[in-house]
Amino acid sequence: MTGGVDVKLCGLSTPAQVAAALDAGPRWLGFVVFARSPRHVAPDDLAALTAPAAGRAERVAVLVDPDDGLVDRVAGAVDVLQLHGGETPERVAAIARRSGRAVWKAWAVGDRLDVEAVNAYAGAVDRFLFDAKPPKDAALPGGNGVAFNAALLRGVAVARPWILSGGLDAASLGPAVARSGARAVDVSSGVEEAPGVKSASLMAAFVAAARTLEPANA
Ligand SMILES: O=C(O)c1ccccc1N[C@@H]1O[C@H](COP(=O)(O)O)[C@@H](O)[C@H]1O
Repeated sequence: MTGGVDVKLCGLSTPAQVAAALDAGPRWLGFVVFARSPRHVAPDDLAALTAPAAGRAERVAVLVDPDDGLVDRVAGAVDVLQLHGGETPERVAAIARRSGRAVWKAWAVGDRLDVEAVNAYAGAVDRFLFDAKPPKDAALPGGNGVAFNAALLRGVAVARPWILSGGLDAASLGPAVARSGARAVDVSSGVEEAPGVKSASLMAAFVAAARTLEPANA
């Protein structure tokens, strides 16, 4: 817990970025294992990269429609698998059983019905992550720095704890949390100098801003 609102700093890809992120003090660190991403971490490098976080932050691997081989290569290096592709509820459940890890399902929100639809996954996941729909020409399903109307989350009966994501930064965080009722947030682009280049000062400012927020009542 970072204070009022839990934080995941996502898209860390070098030891220096991990050290700076740990200094900022988030609850979760995220590592993207997706070759098209500028934040991509090769599966074979993941264990060494995540090792300094053990006991200091929970480690989350962000995967997009992973096959069983990739799940097997990644699971031992992290605490959580965040599934950010088009995985069905059945596939999510199979990944949870196979990996023995906590599993989160990322879900793109365009309207309130999208939010309610996520409950089809409730039996298979520990947590949801709500993100914006990617732009039509986007190369990535997430990490695009695009926000959505966070008020769509307010008051919807979501069957698992959830995280607000998409286009956040230290300035937009407070209003987005107030509109949505979020108790946890996730950021990548908003703490970068350029795609994949994390800023120690922006990460610290984001976590510090989250600490000042009161837990919201969704
Ligand atoms: O960050 C990426 O490159 C990425 C690639 C593939 C799937 C998901 C990805 N990122 C996730 O999207 C959120 C939101 O990012 P942003 O703050 O809008 O840039 C990010 O935290 C990751 O969970």
